[in-house]
Amino acid sequence: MISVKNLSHSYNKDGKFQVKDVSFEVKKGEIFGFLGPSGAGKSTVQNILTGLLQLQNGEVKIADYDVKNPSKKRFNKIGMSFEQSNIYSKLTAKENLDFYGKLFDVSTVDSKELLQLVGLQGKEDKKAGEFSKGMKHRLTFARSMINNPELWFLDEPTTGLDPSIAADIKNIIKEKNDEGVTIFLTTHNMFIADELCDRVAFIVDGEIKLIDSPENLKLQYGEKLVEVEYIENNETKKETYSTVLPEDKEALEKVIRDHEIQTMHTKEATLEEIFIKVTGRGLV
Ligand SMILES: Nc1ncnc2c1ncn2[C@@H]1O[C@H](COP(=O)(O)OP(=O)(O)OP(=O)(O)O)[C@@H](O)[C@H]1O
Repeated sequence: MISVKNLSHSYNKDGKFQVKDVSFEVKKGEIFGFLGPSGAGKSTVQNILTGLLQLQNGEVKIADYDVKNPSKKRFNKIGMSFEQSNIYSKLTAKENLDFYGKLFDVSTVDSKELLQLVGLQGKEDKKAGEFSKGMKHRLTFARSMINNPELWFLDEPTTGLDPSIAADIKNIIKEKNDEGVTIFLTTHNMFIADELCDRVAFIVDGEIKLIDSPENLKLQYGEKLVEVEYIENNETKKETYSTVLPEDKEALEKVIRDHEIQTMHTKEATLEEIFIKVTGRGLV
């Protein structure tokens, strides 16, 4: 659904590249996470993919269209929900969606239905300019679904939303993906990425450092640890042991043999810990 080969970009065309020789593919029906800290180059790549920024070097194919030969029809297949997306302040929520819907050559989803889906029912006739940041975010998210996109670009889809709305948005993303929609998700939120993505790319300083599924990454990079709570001298003690290191395995066996065990859990490395391990960088 997306094919990117040797993509590079220099904003000032001064020999300094903000995106450096990036290559990756996104399969149909996949949720692909593009993860990296601020300034890593996520938006630059996303903007080239969606046609907001002109391609300088490399090959990019989106939903069977070559980005070098843009066709208006391509937009019928694509949905975009970006933080900086403009919505019209003087139009109501419904008018915003109806206006946007008219830009497509394909049949569109009823605006009221979309507003209900994102929890904006009852707000149809309120001016978007009077919306809170979270409400504007939901309106942009709803708008990005209006053409039933095959390929959906989502930029930080749950950032700044209260937890229950964020959970609703996550469910909508999962449902759309179950219906076959391919999703390119840009974020620096590892929990969202872990929960939603089939595969993730780690991007730092304009370079992709690694692409894999969260499961494989945890298997490959995650330390296998067991956390044990046990009673010693009438006190509860807590220790963490590696299940790989021989001395830890021995110590764990001894604790189990000699003490009353209260709790015992395996501990998995988080995607964030793996990101730091692989790239040597945090996500902020
Ligand atoms: N219009 C521009 N002109 C010059 N440099 C730019 C421009 N836009 C971005 N950059 C630089 O390109 C690099 C990558 O920026 P980009 O916005 O793609 O990062 P990002 O990973 O999306 O960050 P964030 O998570 O903060 O949005 C940064 O060093 C940034 O300063």
